Amino acid sequence: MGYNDLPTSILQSEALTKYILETSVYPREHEQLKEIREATVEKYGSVSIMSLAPDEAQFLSMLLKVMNAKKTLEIGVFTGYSLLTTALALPEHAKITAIDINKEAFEVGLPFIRKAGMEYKINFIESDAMSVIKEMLSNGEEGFDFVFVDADKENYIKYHEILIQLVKVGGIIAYDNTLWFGSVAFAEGDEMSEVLRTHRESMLKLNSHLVSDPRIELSHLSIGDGLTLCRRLY
Ligand SMILES: C[S@@+](CC[C@H](N)C(=O)[O-])C[C@H]1O[C@@H](n2cnc3c(N)ncnc32)[C@H](O)[C@@H]1O
Repeated sequence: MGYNDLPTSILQSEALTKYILETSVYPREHEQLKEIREATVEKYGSVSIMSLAPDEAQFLSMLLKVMNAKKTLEIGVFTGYSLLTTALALPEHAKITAIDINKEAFEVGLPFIRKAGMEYKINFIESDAMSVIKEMLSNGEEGFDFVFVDADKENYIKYHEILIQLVKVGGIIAYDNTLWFGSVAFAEGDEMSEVLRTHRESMLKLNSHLVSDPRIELSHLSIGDGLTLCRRLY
């Protein structure tokens, strides 16, 4: 069992996912987001489920605007669906630092980011995210309004300890895939593929860690593949 066998949504009904996307999301989707989505499917096939879910993107776009976010950080870019979503939502002089260990997938989406006129807001760093954020911390960087984490699931707890210092008080760290295809609610003995079981473990640990962290206010949303918003309190 690989990515081909994973469900496309945590919703019980594929028809309901389709309904939400076709009724409320795709008719409003920015042309270049649609183009990134299509180019991703063409290039990566079933692995394209790695991209941010379009309904979740619609939600994040509104959240970023309501927050009036101007300085954001993204860990895990892939072909840039979440990155372009963020860039389109932020005001003119905003800046996004985007980190991915692999530039190849980013280059698939880059022509569409350029076409949308959003490249100027983005500082893409090809690197392992941990070393970059550790360096940011030691350089005294801080004050991020919003951080989106969608990369190596097994390191989210370690990221959290650094990101909580990089995000401003009142700012939000958002962790993606925190319901991991619904597997967080499976029983330990249930039959599961390796990819499901490994990241399920990481997500169970992360969810327990976050709920007991007094430095944040928490909201665990059943959108996309599960999204946890952590607002820094102090
Ligand atoms: C699920 S995809 C991100 C999807 C993306 N947010 C989107 O909307 O298309 C995960 C990405 O994390 C990147 N990644 C994995 N481990 C990483 C690490 N240690 N540092 C930086 N990026 C990493 C992968 O290269 C991959 O592009």
